[in-house]
Amino acid sequence: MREISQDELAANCGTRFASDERPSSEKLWVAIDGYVYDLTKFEKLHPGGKAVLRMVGGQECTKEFYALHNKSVLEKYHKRLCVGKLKDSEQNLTNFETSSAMSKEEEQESLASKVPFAEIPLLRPNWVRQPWWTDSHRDFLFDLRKKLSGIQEECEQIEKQGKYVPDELQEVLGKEWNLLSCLNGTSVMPIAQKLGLVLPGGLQPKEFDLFHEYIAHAEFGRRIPVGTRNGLAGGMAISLPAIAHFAGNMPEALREQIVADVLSGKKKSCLAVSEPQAGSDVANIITMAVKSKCGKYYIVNGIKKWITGGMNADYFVTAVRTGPVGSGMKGISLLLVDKSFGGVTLKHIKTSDAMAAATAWVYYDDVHVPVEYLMGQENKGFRCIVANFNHERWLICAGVVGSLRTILEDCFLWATQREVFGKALIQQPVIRQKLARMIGGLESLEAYMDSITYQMAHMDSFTQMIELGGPTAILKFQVTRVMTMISDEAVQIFGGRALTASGLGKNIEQMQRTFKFASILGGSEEIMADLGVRQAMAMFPQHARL
Ligand code: HEM
Repeated sequence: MREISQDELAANCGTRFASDERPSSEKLWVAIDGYVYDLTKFEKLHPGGKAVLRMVGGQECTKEFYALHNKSVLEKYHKRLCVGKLKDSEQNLTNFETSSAMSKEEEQESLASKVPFAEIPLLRPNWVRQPWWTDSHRDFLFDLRKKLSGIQEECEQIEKQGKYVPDELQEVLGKEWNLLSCLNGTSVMPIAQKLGLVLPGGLQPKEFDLFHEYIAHAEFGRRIPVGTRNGLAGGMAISLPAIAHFAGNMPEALREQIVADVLSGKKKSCLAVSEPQAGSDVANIITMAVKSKCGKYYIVNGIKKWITGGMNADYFVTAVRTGPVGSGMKGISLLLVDKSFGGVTLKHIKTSDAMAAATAWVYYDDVHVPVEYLMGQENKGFRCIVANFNHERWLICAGVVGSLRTILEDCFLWATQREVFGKALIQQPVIRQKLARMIGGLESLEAYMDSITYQMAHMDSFTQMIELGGPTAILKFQVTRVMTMISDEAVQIFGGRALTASGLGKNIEQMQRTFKFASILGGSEEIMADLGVRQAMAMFPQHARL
């Protein structure tokens, strides 16, 4: 790359405040981060206008640039606009090399954030590795991060433009990357192994553990906006593990085909439990399933509401009442409803995240479901729902914890580069207090996540149901409480930019607009707190005294 002297830079200062009819020989160059950019043609296209660029023509303007843009802007335009390196610059050169020219270690290094607390302990250079992490988790994480950064912009556009997730993107995540397998977790891995899939980082499905799954949800939460995330994987990740695990009444080949079709992104599945009058109160659902006279079908009638991914789904894991009215949790069964059975109608629900989440009303009118599509045993579906809920709540937490790392990273960067009243924001004690609350909250969530994940990974499923329902509910309660605090603090740090859907504050804007989803979906915050304490009460030693 050509070296450009300070004098040559200064000579290409454009004509400040001149009219559009400047002679074409005049160049408008600026230096940012040690590189020189030719903005002569770009000034007409610059979203911030020409005047600001002309004011810094011929000058080093790194500080001015980062007060108004984030580094992804430079990453995007570097190749197009860069004309050389500034000689004797004091700036550290950002590495804009393409990943194909780097070694594996260099590439991983370039993908890891250096901002304090922006990464999990596994990626902190001088931290001792905790015993559950291995190199395979690291390779998995970086490969996934690289893949997701390749579709991040597309996902942001989908979210902004109010579209459903296109089938092609679903198939990229499924067929090309096998990421849908990772988001569905350990229960689909035996089928993924049979299909010969290889997971990100070259991982074999049989080597995949819950900590890989944790990384998958956290990285997804870090990169992909929440509505698109829910549309791509939200409905599926909470329904497909249940299909893989509980749909044992149907022929094995059929169950495996259904799972394989969803893993490849060809078909989609969702979980249909909540109803207009019974949101978190699952024991009181009223969608009815009655056996047909011939005994071959359940005939389903009822309505489901807030079904994530429902608009695009082919399969609906549906909670139904098979016991008498008023039978509570003892009269509930789970059915796998294939839309092609007929009688299923969908209507879109406009939510405050995005159209991309494809949230639906689902109407069942005399849907004939073959009896082999019963998941688990008749009237014992509540157990399956509870077991599935623990996984659902845990994965919601993993996604939130990942997204909070991005928020903390943005806040730290912004507080350091933003100058007001003559000094950087971070020089103000009040801002450092906010960062301390955010860091403390997030680090303790990470430790809680690790603890529950470790137990889930090593306990048998029956013990998990007894032991972990309460702690997982409290985890979700705590995650969404900390999220509420972090969203609030981040908005105060970013000011007006936190209310602006594009530019430097776009991640904060998205968080403050959508953070309530995690507090409601999968069981509301109050229900989580209550469940956690009630479960602890159930285990309370009878004669314990203070
Ligand atoms: C390589 C050089 C530059 C490129 C590629 C560039 C690109 C952009 C882009 C894409 C935006 C839209 C907002 C965003 O996505 O963040 C923007 C906004 C803006 N830019 Fe630049 N820019 C450059 C240099 C500069 C410089 C040197 C200044 C002034 C010192 C400047 C001032 C602004 C302003 C005032 C806005 C509007 C900010 C807002 O909406 O809050 N830009 N620029």
